[in-house]
Amino acid sequence: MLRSMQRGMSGEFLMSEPSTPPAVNSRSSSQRRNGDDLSPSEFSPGLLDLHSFDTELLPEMSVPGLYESFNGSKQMGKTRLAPETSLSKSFSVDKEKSSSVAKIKVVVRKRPLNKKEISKKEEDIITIESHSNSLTVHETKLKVDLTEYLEKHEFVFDAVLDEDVSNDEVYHETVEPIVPAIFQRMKATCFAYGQTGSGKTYTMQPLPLKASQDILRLMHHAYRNQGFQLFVSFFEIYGGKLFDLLNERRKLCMREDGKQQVCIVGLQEFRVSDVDTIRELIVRGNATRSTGTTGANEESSRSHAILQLAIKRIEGAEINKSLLALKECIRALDNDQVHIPFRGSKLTEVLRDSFIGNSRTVMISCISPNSGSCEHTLNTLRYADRVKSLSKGNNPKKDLSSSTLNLRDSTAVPLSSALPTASSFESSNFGNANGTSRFGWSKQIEKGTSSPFHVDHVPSGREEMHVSSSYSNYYREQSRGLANTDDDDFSDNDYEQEKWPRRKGKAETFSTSGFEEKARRVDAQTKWKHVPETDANSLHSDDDLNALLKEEEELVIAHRKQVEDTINIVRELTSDLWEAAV
Ligand SMILES: Nc1ncnc2c1ncn2[C@@H]1O[C@H](COP(=O)(O)OP(=O)(O)OP(=O)(O)O)[C@@H](O)[C@H]1O
Repeated sequence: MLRSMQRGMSGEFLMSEPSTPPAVNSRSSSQRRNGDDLSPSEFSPGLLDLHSFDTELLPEMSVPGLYESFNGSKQMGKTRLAPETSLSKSFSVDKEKSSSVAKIKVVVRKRPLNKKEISKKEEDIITIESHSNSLTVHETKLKVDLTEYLEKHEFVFDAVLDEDVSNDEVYHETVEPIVPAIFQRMKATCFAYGQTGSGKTYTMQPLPLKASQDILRLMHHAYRNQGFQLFVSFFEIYGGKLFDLLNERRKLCMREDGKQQVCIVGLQEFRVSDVDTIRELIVRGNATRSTGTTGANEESSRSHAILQLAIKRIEGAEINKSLLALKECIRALDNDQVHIPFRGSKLTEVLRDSFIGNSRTVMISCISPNSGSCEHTLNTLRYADRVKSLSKGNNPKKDLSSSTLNLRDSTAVPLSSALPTASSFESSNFGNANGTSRFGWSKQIEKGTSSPFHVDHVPSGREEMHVSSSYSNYYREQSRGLANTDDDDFSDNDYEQEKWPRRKGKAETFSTSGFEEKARRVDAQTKWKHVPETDANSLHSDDDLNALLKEEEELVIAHRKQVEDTINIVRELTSDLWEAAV
């Protein structure tokens, strides 16, 4: 809804300050997309949205099925004085814990009678039993003979907070448990709902700062050295238009991309690393908010302000970009091109002097020997192999076929059909004795043997065999969902495009090159089997290599989109619940 998640690996909190929003029950998805009425379904991944809606505009409505869905919630029955999740627990939170937090948790907060109400001798009609998660509304009714009687309405929620509950306790009960979720690339949403003057602002205002504190603490401790950065943006929806509260109320445009991701064009984001800065930004943004007055609340907020806290994996993205840029530079240098794209990344800019002139460069790829590092090792070796095959010394054309074929050799062929026969092993020239092709693939393909098998061109027959069997094991593990796909290594980032198809679970999961991926997109393993040899041979030109590199970059982008899509599906499910609720 609020922002495109082109940022891929990021998690976000959206903090929305209270407003007097349009009627909830009249919303349609198209209206929401137009911007002034927002639902959790439209949030991008990793997001906490603290909204509020006035119920004055709502008719009485029942929400069949909604309450039942909470009965199974793990939060159910929990009292406010014993919050299940504390930040200390959150520090050790992992993906499972994040996902174990209830999908939707409903908390009710009662405010005390205000002076005006007391002076009018209004009665407090809400009773909450201490340590319970239920409340009773005592409604005064009139009999036909005009005598008064009380009708009791009892409600049970995930938590019920009485008037003496502090804002800190509200935070512990509501937002704190979902803070860690954004580090798992999830979105977290919290919104307040109630009539004007019921305490939405009072409840919501402290939450962003408290959440920021916890996010920063998690970033600096549990998730330190993982490249997370926190960004703040703050905008307001007023009269159906968007305004940047941190950029002189500059008008913003909301756009929807082809994937129904809503982007806010021009919204300023501030990278922050301490709570004081965030506080200043919130104060600054609040000062520029639109406010008004209602009968019930003299300081009523008349707009819908959204504070967004986004965490991103900056380093990973940067490293990924750097490695691609480095490869481009090496290729350009080796081809004696006039233009060397040093400006592609900071890394290549810094290394510029080492590359230009009469220079020699050595790249050392370090690998771990342990089986647990197998995937990382393979990724590192693949990267090294790409760089090596791009650097062909004085005779670029000579070895190009091998590099081209190397790209092909870790192909996406169904395992069953890809397994080479004994004869194909023999004929594949693994030992590379005759030097026709450094790694023998040329011969294998020329012979028309089925298969590119899953070997990552490690120049030794024994190692090739070993690696290929590792690959087979990996494949089996992957099929069983056992393979570790966490990315905590830059080489991984560089090869996310390779992991992406693997997650699809088929043999194509072994695809490593853009060339192969293209075949995959055209689909069909059968087609892949027929990837013509001429294609491989035609890659001998620089243009083709350029195209290959370009495709790799596109794959990185495509992978990110894929991750986002998955998250969006989860979000859509949440949306269904939300739609059911309203
Ligand atoms: N739990 C509470 N304890 C003490 N005072 C409260 C509490 N909740 C609200 N108030 C007070 O009630 C008044 C109205 O609250 P608030 O402005 O938060 O309402 P609102 O729902 O945001 O209203 P609007 O929709 O009109 O903006 C404020 O003066 C606030 O300080």
